[in-house]
Amino acid sequence: MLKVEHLTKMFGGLAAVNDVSVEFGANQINAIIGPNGAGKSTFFNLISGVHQPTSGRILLEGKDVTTMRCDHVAKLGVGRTFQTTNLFETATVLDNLIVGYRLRTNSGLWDVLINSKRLQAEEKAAREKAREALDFVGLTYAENRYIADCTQEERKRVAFALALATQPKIVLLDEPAAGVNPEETEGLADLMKKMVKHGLTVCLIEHKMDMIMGIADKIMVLDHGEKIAEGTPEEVKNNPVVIEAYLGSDHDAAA
Ligand SMILES: Nc1ncnc2c1ncn2[C@@H]1O[C@H](COP(=O)(O)OP(=O)(O)OP(=O)(O)O)[C@@H](O)[C@H]1O
Repeated sequence: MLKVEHLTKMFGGLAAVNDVSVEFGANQINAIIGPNGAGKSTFFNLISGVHQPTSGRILLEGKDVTTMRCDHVAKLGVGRTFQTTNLFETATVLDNLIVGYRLRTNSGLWDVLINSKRLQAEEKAAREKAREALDFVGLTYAENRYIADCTQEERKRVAFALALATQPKIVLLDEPAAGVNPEETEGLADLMKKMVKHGLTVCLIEHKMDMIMGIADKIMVLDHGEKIAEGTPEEVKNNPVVIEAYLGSDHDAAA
């Protein structure tokens, strides 16, 4: 599904991602873990086209997307959660989603000025799709709630729903369970499993080891920009190099 070959990103003299090769299979939950500063976010930014790699290749279903801009990559099926802090606090859950879905419409200024049939049809479709996404993430009950009044978990679910707006094949989730309690974490894990059941491939960065070990099909471990291990949760858990990387850093692996 997603194949990365010898991917490197230099920031000045620092290799944030250093010669990483990995393959993530379709319809699976893939996790990226590693101590702070390991290069996880940079890796996501490279795959989603936010950053251009210094060298290496990124193949999405066999298609070379290495130098594509993020809007092109999104169109080809790479969705991504936005920081939940990017939500409009004084708008409702549904309106936040409608804005996200409206970005994918074709109407221009002229359509708005004359309130064209195309605009009306697209508005209706955006509303319907937003409601479908809300239903999918289990937030229908909160559609009229202001974001400012939402719990952290509800905000996470809104972010998930927004990531679905591009009709992705693979979704990149950056710390989807950060700041939520254990019970809510379980709910978000179930939602990721549901995404996979519906044909999506999930790739997440997460510090919560219990969650990762429980749901990931495959884990890649980064440290100082390099891939130091990959495998099933069981393989990774027992890998001495991984244990050393965590014990040797100030990162709390059990967080
Ligand atoms: N735009 C940038 N310019 C310069 N250096 C950067 C930039 N983005 C990241 N870095 C550096 O690259 C390294 C990897 O950072 P990155 O944010 O990818 O790590 P991370 O594993 O996501 O960390 P965390 O778990 O703390 O989010 C760090 O040393 C960071 O300071």
